Amino acid sequence: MNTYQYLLRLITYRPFLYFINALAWTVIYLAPIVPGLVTKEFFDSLTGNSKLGYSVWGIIALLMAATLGRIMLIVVGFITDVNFRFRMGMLLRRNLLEHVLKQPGARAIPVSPGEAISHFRDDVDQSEEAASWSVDVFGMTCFAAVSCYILIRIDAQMTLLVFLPLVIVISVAQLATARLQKYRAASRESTAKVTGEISEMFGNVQAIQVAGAEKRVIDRFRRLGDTRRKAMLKDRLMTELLDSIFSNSVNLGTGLILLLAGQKMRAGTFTVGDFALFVYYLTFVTQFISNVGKFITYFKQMSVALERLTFLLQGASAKILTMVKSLHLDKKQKLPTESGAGETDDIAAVSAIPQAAPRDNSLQHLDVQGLSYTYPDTGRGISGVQLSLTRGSFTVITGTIGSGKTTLVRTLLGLLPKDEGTIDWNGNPVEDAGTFFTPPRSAYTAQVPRLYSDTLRNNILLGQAEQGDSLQHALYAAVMEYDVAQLPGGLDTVIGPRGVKLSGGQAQRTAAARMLVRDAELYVFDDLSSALDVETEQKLWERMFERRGDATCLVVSHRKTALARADHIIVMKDGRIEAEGTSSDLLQRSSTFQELWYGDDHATKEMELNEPFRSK
Ligand SMILES: Nc1ncnc2c1ncn2[C@@H]1O[C@H](COP(=O)(O)OP(=O)(O)OP(=O)(O)O)[C@@H](O)[C@H]1O
Repeated sequence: MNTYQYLLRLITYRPFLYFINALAWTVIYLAPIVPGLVTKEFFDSLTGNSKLGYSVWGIIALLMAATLGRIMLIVVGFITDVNFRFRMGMLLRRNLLEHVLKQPGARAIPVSPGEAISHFRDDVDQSEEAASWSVDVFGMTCFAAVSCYILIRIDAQMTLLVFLPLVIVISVAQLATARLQKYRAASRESTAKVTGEISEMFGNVQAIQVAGAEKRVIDRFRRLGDTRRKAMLKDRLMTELLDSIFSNSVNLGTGLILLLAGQKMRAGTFTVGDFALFVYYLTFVTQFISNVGKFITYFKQMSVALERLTFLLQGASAKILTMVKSLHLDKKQKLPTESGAGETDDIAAVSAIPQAAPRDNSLQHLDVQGLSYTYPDTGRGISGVQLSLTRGSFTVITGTIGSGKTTLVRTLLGLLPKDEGTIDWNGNPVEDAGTFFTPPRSAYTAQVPRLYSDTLRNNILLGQAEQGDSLQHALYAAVMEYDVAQLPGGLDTVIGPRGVKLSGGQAQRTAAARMLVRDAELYVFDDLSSALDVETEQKLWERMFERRGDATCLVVSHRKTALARADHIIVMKDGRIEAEGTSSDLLQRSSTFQELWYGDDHATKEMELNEPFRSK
């Protein structure tokens, strides 16, 4: 989609609103024709050249009525413009957000969150600006045509001599906007980098302090700030320079009129009223030329915005941006929640996303064949992974650091888009893993739990309706009951970035409770216990085993507590399955597994090899 098509699609999103807006602004831009003619009449009546014969007071009343009429029109124009702009902006943001939310979770945005926010804010604003200005350009062109016709009829030579040099000066200045465009893109880019840096800095305060990297981080921030300052300065300087050329061109034109009108007035071919009309229209005609230039600039900036927004779509068609979808602006139309009641908070809104997961198709066996995914930027990932899970089994994926464990579970769950391979649920192929593997089919706890600034209860439920003791059971299974009792407000304590900070282990168990409160056929844990002490981890697995019934578990772990309970273990190395079997099998034949199991503890190796394996 090119910029013209983009602009057209935005305009035709609400054609009626656009038409009303264009009509309102065309009338607003045409309106000065009237006071111009009235002003001419006023001066002509003072010098006795008036052809209409209105009294001075009559003319003043006309002038005021015309001004009042224009003010009222401008109010209407702003209402239609704001309405049109906001609807366009909301459509773009809505479509972008929907696309981002539908992307495989682990690759939702190709930039940092700060940069993505700047795309959502600035690039959408830029697109709105250009579409909104197209209305002004049309209105102003109508004004220029009518006013030029009137002026040419009064004095064609004068019209040409005054306006032609002005058109040339302003058009040349306008050509310089190509440079402005370059400076604007650079300043946008540098602002996005600074915003991104701030968000990363705030998100990593602890890591920065622990590494003693404050000075380096500030130095880097200063360098980015410096680059932004230079880019912004160039942008500002160029903008002001062009603005001053445009605004001074009115004075230049008035001077030209004064020079030429003197002689003509002496000869009696040009009245004072004609002079007043020329000066009056001059401002508007000059504005027209510079505003056409402004529109061209906005249009060019719109193409940069389109490019940046398309980048955020990661290869999807840019048409997605302008697809006509409901905005849900009607206040009465509340989003349905699971409980059926209309809710307004964000988390409730999340639960309103349809959960396409009927209960009837309970998991009997899950089969994965030739699953592959390669990260485009590193060329690493997983390749040709094959695995089978049967109902009620407990499978552990283990392997060295960076061997592809997380990538495997994410690709299986559709959080990363598989390159190759098939996934069958009870023998039926899973087409879209991302939407298929959701509760109640499957629930997942990521390696790094994400908590929101909200109550512990809402963090666990995430909009799901509380049913009976489900929350208490999930808390108990996740070994959270002691922690909840310690929190000042219990389950209603606000946690997350703007609340009480939880320890790594507490955050992991909160994430586990979030998963367990959703009854699922398949539970997937990615290194759930990495921040837990052995005793808590032991309890967690015991309670999990008590609770899960015949639910199937797929667990990424290298901890003995989990490995010892596994029915089946998959050992990953360099993105492939290196070995698989039970722990006793693997201890005999897989050197990678032996290393993982024993670590450096060679003393215990002999002892454990000779001891029968502890039963579950
Ligand atoms: N977002 C990413 N972009 C590019 N490469 C990545 C990304 N995430 C992981 N990788 C690479 O893919 C490989 C597998 O990573 P993965 O996180 O799946 O390993 P892992 O076995 O889960 O590691 P760990 O035990 O540290 O959690 C690694 O070599 C890693 O460098």
